[in-house]
Amino acid sequence: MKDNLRIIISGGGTGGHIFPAVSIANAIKEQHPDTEILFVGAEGRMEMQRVPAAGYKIIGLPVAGFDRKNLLKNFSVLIKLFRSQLKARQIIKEFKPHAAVGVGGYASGPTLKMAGMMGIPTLIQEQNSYAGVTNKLLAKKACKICVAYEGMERFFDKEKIILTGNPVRQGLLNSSIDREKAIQSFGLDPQKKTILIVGGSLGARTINNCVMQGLEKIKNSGVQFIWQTGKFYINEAKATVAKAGEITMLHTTDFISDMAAAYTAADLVISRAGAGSISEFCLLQKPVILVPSPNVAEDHQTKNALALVNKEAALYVKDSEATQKLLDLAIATVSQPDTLKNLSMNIAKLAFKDSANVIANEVYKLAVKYKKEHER
Ligand SMILES: CC(=O)N[C@H]1[C@@H](OP(=O)(O)OP(=O)(O)OC[C@H]2O[C@@H](n3ccc(=O)[nH]c3=O)[C@H](O)[C@@H]2O)O[C@H](CO)[C@@H](O)[C@@H]1O
Repeated sequence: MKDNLRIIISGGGTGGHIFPAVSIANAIKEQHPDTEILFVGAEGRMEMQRVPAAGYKIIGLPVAGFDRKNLLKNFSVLIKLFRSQLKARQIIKEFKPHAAVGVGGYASGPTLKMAGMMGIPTLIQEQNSYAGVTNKLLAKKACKICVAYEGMERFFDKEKIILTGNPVRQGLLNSSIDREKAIQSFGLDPQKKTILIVGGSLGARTINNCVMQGLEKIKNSGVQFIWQTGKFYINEAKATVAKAGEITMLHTTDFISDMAAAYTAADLVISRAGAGSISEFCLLQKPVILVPSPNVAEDHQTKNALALVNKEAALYVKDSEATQKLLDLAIATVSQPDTLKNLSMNIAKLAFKDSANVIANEVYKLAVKYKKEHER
């Protein structure tokens, strides 16, 4: 342990923060296999399952988010934050990292704050075109800030910014599954056109409503669908489908573990406009209809989406218009090969190909420098 480089990676809450973190960890391990990596997440959140599933150790902090509607509840949030900082300090003292990476989400706040206070170099990765609160607070002490969109100097010190794009899980890029096998893995028919419906890592109420209200349309479309509902909506979704009778062309699931298969199967994708999902569509050249969530800070998903729509690299349906328009547009588009081809060509131009490796390299440089200066 003594000679190896040690890196802490912290953050999570949703897939949009967790999967870039895993991808950075994989790239560090690939470049420098002896490096030790420890994740720090938030107790009870998605990272506590997904990170060990990716093969990494994670420790949870008792951190929670501020409740903007019920201010009284925030007293306990402050106590949790304080306890999280103490725990983060203890973790850093024991693990002795040479660098710390923050990917946004609750846990990265206390962890990177403590790392910065203890003199450990920090790097933050901002996935969106609008900076999150945690990252804005952490930016002052950060050595490097890796971003995915231009114009981020309105939030961060220009000197620290590196335009890297969002890291995408290596398994998505290296997958060798073919279309037929991919479609069969969802119990569907390789002869049919396939639309993948995803609502980000947690699912999307509006998109789910469109499907539940459009089951008759789906039955008569001649197209088949892979529908990810998110874990909060799966029971309602399954009950609604059961009531409508057997629909063989619809595969319903709460979460898709093998996104490589889902993307390979799909001729067209319907999705929220989370930054991580968008990076995947660009790299995999997927024709997509984006329905940005209106419930995120500063409407950042609409900004994420418009960056593509303005370059004719994606179709766009407003959340408020989705119920009337979404399914009809998707069913019509999936049968227009020229439209699909143009969308695919245009979205491919926006891909950042080597994001995880570039970020891993920056983290490595920070860690090596710190090690040289502190361990003689
Ligand atoms: C509601 C909310 O706060 N959304 C934010 C969250 O989105 P969210 O967590 O939905 O994240 P993204 O859309 O960025 O990424 C979703 C990730 O989950 C994966 N996936 C999705 C579904 C599934 O069944 N299986 C699976 O593996 C996708 O392949 C992708 O890697 O973080 C993003 C990145 O900071 C933000 O841009 C979003 O605005």
